[in-house]
Amino acid sequence: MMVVVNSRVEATEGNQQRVEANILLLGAHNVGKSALTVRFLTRRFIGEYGDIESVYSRVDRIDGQGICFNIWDSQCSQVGDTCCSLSDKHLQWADGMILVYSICDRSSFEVVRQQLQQIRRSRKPSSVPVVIVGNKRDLQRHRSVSSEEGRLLALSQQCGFFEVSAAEAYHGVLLVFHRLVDLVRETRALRKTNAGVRGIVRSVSAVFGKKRAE
Ligand SMILES: Nc1nc2c(ncn2[C@@H]2O[C@H](COP(=O)(O)OP(=O)(O)OP(=O)(O)O)[C@@H](O)[C@H]2O)c(=O)[nH]1
Repeated sequence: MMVVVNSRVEATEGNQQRVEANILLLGAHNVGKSALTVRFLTRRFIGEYGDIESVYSRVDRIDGQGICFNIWDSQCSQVGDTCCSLSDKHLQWADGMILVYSICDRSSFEVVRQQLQQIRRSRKPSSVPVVIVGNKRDLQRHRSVSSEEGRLLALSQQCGFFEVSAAEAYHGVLLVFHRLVDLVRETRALRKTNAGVRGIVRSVSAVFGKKRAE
């Protein structure tokens, strides 16, 4: 099912609000972005995936709340070791991002590093939650990126981190998406609090400003 969703509106479901979360998958070619997306959407691993860039939706219930995941499985426009550049469209759309590399492909890890820099340059450091995923964990004998390297990169950039195998298991993939939605919800709550505090500061300044002027 292909649905392009631009809205961030929180729809109501019965008398409860349903949260919309726009999740963008990024990373080099062939790292398993589509495999992770299809695993999450259907619980299945089908092996070969087409090259259609789409936004897919799935509704889950987490802690009693309906969450609509809108997932954009992006296509890297350049083949090779070069960084796949992010468009403004990607950045504006996303509430959270999953940066994927293959644990057997060091150049794909470098792409994640470069994409992180692009994200951090374009938006305030904490404004968009990111989870880094080392995929193809089943291919241990071909590993060229250690778990520690992945974890350290994530720690240094305040990102979540998981190593998974889209080919072998559903549960790890589910945890990735659920963790990212938790981070999206935390970020939104923080923004609301900050906006509230800014509003109070503005009101107080306005009152005192007036008094001083009288
Ligand atoms: N062994 C193994 N193979 C995987 C895994 N995930 C994906 N693959 C394989 O890796 C290849 C690429 O997977 P895709 O999901 O198409 O990768 P992609 O990142 O979407 O690739 P692009 O669309 O080119 O950007 C396919 O042959 C998949 O079957 C995994 O966890 N383990």
